[in-house]
Amino acid sequence: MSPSISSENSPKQSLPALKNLKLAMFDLDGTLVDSVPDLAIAIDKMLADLNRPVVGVEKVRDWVGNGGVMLVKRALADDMAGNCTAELFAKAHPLFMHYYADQHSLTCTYDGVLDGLQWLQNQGVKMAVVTNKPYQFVEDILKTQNMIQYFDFWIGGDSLPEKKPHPQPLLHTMAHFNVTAAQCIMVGDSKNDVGAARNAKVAVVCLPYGYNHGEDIADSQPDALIERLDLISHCFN
Ligand SMILES: O=C(O)COP(=O)(O)O
Ligand SMILES: [Mg+2]
Repeated sequence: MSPSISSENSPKQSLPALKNLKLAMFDLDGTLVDSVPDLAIAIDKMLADLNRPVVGVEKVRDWVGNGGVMLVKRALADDMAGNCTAELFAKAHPLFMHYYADQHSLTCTYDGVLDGLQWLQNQGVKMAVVTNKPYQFVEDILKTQNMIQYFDFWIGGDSLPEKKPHPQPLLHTMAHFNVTAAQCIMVGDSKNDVGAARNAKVAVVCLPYGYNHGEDIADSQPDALIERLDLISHCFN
């Protein structure tokens, strides 16, 4: 079970001083890359195969964030709760995974991302991707978006028993790099990132342009909010 997310009530915490920052953990979908057009195509192909109504990109945008399994369930139910029969899910999920595996061509990197990653690398900060996206898709996207050279490590939503907002993926990544929470930041676009960071006691920086289930990420009170990743240096003045 996921721990409760109390981001709204949690006190903000200071970001580490730049000299103490060892690791930046990045969300992928909605933070580094705009992947929803491709996810929506794969979801709609899956639905069409099952003779169910297609849902389109705007609904998928609101449903992304809790991993591929939840996205498929939400699409089948056509709502955020995602209640569907195990039998229908068992037919649908392999179809989604099959179609999405070949559907990364519309995915693009948000403005400012590569410059922000380069700036952090220049500061000697290690970087990792901590996404709820299925692990098998992560490497290809990092490669095709020309950002794989910035990352020493990545983890998917199905890599561990728990996914964000549970702290486990962050704690696992921090253990890999042998760093403490005070030496890290999480950078994300959704309340799942804020929740995971709070639960791991890591400071969190958010970008407002991604996917947050249709809600304003400012409502989750991240420790810093920047319009584009190339403004990340402003968080450390
Ligand atoms: O695939 C998802 O559900 C979201 O992935 P993210 O954690 O990179 O936003
Ligand atoms: Mg995201």
